[in-house]
Amino acid sequence: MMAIIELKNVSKSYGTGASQVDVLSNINLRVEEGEFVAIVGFSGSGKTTLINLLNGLQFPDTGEVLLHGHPVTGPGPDRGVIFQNYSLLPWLSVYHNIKLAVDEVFPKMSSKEKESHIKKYIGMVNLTPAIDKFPKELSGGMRQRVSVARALAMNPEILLMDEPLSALDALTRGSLQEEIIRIWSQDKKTAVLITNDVDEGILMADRIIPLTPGPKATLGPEFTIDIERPREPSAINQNEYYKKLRNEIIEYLIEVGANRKKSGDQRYILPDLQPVMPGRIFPGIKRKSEKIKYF
Ligand SMILES: Nc1ncnc2c1ncn2[C@@H]1O[C@H](COP(=O)(O)OP(=O)(O)OP(=O)(O)O)[C@@H](O)[C@H]1O
Repeated sequence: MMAIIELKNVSKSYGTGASQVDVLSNINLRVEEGEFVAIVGFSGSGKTTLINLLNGLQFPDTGEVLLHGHPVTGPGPDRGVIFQNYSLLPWLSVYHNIKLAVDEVFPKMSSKEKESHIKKYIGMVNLTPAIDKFPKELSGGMRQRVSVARALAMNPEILLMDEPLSALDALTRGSLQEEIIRIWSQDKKTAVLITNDVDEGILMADRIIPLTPGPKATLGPEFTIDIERPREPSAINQNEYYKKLRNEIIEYLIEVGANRKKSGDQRYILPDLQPVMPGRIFPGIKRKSEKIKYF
């Protein structure tokens, strides 16, 4: 079977000469249609670079990024991206923020159809009561819901998520994780989630693949998440298989982190690892610069 996404020996560096940073090296990845893959990595290891390569905002120096067997040449409506920042236009309501993206992807849809399409996705993320509100009137979690609804309303075949929930509090994060999973399984999408949270990966994904610390970050061994869906966070916590899997992943991350630390490259100081609940592999919030991108 042909993979929907395939990365073959992908490497990516920034800069030249003495200031060259080799961010990703020899990345190989196959994602099948309908799969949910989580990539768990350290801060600064190249996670966003990897998502940008999939989205077509950046291109590999060596190797290939293929979609349905064809090289990615740029962003497209077949890939919806959910960013960590909410990228909403402050002067537009929830409805109109989503409409703007829908207008771009479905120019031929009738106004009536468009309205019900937009309302359907607003309903899916439980924002119907806030439909006419402006971003400044919404909490961080609600804003992120708008950006989830916007990505989904564009009906992309592939959902690319770059730490979409890491700036949210635990409760909001939990409910959005559930919503994303519900919609992913309902609409049969393919999903790639970049996260720093091992538990989030185990709850949501079919496979977890670690990205080793940079420079020259590469993908580590994959971990298959053989836990039946729907997955209940509280039930998973009691599950022995889950505990074992979680320990294995965290131990792997600690090991690659420690090895990198020994190499003494001070430019890449690693975060503190916390092999205790919750399974995030580094604390802290980082907001990327505000910019509007739909796909
Ligand atoms: N345009 C660029 N020019 C030069 N260096 C860059 C550029 N973009 C990223 N880098 C560097 O490449 C490395 C990886 O960056 P990237 O944003 O992909 O990592 P990340 O894992 O997403 O980081 P974070 O977890 O902090 O969001 C970092 O060292 C960063 O400073």
